[in-house]
Amino acid sequence: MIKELVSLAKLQESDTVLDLGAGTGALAIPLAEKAGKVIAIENDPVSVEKLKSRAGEKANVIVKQLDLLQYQPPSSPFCIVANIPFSITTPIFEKFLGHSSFLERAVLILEKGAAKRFTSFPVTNPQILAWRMWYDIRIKRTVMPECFSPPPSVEAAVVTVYRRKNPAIPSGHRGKFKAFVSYVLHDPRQPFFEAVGDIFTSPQIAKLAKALRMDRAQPICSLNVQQWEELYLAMLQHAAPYRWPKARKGSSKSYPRRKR
Ligand SMILES: C[S@@+](CC[C@H](N)C(=O)[O-])C[C@H]1O[C@@H](n2cnc3c(N)ncnc32)[C@H](O)[C@@H]1O
Repeated sequence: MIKELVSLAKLQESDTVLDLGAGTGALAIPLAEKAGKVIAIENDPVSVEKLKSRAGEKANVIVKQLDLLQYQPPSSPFCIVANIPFSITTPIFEKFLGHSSFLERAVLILEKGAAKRFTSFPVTNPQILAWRMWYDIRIKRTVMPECFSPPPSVEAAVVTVYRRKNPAIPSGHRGKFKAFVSYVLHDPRQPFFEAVGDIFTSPQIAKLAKALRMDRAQPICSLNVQQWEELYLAMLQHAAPYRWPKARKGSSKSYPRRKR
């Protein structure tokens, strides 16, 4: 499986690769054979000692003993190949995919349930939708618990993440886009015309439904990535700015909706 992960990452000598939760180096060491630089992050001091001694003279392995959620990612393009700690899967995705980052691609082992939630359609979760606007996330295959030692209690999956080549929305708009989808997707089964009713006028909604090749009564969550791009860009171009949903601090807070 380690060979498979390394090969899926298609690493070259010019690549910097992060191993998040590197343990004693089961992945970090083989990664160092392919990539120019491996940054192995692990917070357990006992594992870090073993990892450092395995890395030995390998000058291209940099071991960092810290909480990976506190790590400041590189400010130039990088990859991730990792068997991540399942308990912090969502915070890891938010840290590396949710903000404007230099992540180019990733090959990850995830808990299978999370892998399914992150890749399924329709997308009803604004946070996952925001990741998928800039990254193509796919399940490669399921990994049975027996493949690990010790075996985890749940099935896992190999997942690939590729930065989308030409996203229509500039990366700097992530915050504004997240505010927009959090507002519009607050009830994912709501008909399109109602979900966007506070942002666009009725004639604009009729035009938009035609441009997006959809029925105005279709649930808002049935939009695909391209339709979300078109809808967001239409808001910037045609909707009055006072109608744009505003970014709020603390993503758990619900977005107040206008009275109808
Ligand atoms: C699933 S194991 C993977 C170990 C190794 N990469 C492998 O494939 O054998 C996850 C590792 O993440 C480490 N870990 C858990 N939470 C962490 C955190 N917040 N920051 C850094 N490492 C963490 C654990 O100590 C453990 O070594």
